[in-house]
Amino acid sequence: MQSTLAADRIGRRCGSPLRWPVSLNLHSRTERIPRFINSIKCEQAFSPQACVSSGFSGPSVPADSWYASSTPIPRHVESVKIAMLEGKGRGLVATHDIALGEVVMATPPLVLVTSPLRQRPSGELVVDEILERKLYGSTWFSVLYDGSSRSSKAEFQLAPADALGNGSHSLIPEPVDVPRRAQPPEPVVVSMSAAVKALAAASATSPAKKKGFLASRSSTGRRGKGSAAVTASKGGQGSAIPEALPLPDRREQTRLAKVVKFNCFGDDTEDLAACECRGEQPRGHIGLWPEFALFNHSCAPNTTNYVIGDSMVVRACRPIRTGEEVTICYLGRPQLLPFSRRISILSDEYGFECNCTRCMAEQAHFDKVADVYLELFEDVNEKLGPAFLEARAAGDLEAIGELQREVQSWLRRLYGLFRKTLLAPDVRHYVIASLYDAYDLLFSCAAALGQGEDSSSLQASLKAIEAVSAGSDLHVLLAVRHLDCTVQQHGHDSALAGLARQALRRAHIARYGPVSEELMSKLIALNRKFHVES
Ligand SMILES: C[S@@+](CC[C@H](N)C(=O)[O-])C[C@H]1O[C@@H](n2cnc3c(N)ncnc32)[C@H](O)[C@@H]1O
Repeated sequence: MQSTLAADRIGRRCGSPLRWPVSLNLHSRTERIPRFINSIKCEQAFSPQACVSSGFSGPSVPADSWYASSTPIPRHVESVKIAMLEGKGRGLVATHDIALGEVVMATPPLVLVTSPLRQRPSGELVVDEILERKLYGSTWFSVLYDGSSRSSKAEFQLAPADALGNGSHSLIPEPVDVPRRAQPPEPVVVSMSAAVKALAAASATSPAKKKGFLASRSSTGRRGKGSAAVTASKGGQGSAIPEALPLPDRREQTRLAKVVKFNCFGDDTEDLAACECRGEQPRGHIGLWPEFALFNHSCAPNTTNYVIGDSMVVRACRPIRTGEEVTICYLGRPQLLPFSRRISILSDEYGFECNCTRCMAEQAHFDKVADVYLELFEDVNEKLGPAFLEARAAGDLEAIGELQREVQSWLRRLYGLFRKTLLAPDVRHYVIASLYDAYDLLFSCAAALGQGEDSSSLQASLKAIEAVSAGSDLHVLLAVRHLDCTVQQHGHDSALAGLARQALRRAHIARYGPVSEELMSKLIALNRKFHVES
């Protein structure tokens, strides 16, 4: 899942360092990230009031309180229900019309491993915690996807929030004949430094023949000295360890590893502005949020997601109709690669052929832009990008100027093709998003040369990112830079600055929900501080 699922892809979504300047990150992804759309309609997106009142029939989910000091995040799953979807197994569809920025899901983790900022813990630590805490006793492990088509056919429903109270999650299997405990253990949170110490201590004393995720465990399945410091979740719940539950056999262990591979989500950071508002230290993390794991993927999803507190929060990044599938993106930073690369990653890591709206559109129109599309991508990645790094390290401004002109010339050719082939605006946005590396390189060249922002490239990339990844951290920071650049070039009261302000509000509503004016200003200022000024 968004930077979820396949252990290695986990967390690539948002904070993965870019090859050149690091001027930008992609939304995390989180990564995981599902979606296919067009730009969000201004009128719908613009008014927080409209967001709140349009079609939200579920319990009212307040926006501001979630960004107040360490407020617990209430579980919310009523906006979606499980459906069987052709070629995808189970998925989640909207139970009512959902407005931009509205919470689609907020769900606590079954297990969460945290780490210092900019580090993403390994998926193995999740497996280890599941074994240590005997979380494999949870019903979730009998219904989550494990790579087999059989596992994606288990039918169940999400239990309504009011049936469980805050901080819990559960499911109602149908039929109710699952031979495991119906209630999962409480979520656990463990800090990576403690978990890594425990792994190191245990592997130093473990018999060499033990392999795989049991390698760090003693023969009783319990860790010895140096055991990870599992803490109660922020909701204040401890974690019960059912002592009677036997360790899983080898076949069950293999299945458990697969469930973690396909269903975990990780990232190297939480949302910096949200953490600041909540008075929390941002962390790297990896975890299993079982209800969140039911979202399918799209390369242009209709939601964005990230961790607040310990909960996974999913918000609509464009309006979603009743019955429409709700998606996230599994890819992280690779979401901004050409369709052929995305398709191959998803096939290798998740075992499915992506046929989302964006992949279909890029493929259908590929012949119109093929001359430039892949050539530009390869040139940027194999030649121009590395040359930029070398020139910057050598302080060779002349070489950087040459590279800048070369990228600009490529982009002129691309726009020429757009005009000649009358490519529809949504397809242009998809193509530009898939060539984001070229824009990033252009921004880096300008920064290295001490030039101001290139407003037309900034605007083109902002629109493209809004089309494929609205509400991502990249969307938010491009919107901040675009407004600042527009104000500088056209003045604070210009019409263009007004439009840039609307775009900035849309980005923040998609990410944080329909918050008050006061909180919106605070979040914008924090995002400017964390992502632009620094
Ligand atoms: C985390 S699970 C998502 C929920 C899953 N469909 C289920 O039934 O539990 C990830 C798996 O769902 C399937 N999947 C997700 N997105 C898909 C898509 N866009 N097309 C086809 N299969 C998809 C793939 O098998 C993938 O490995």
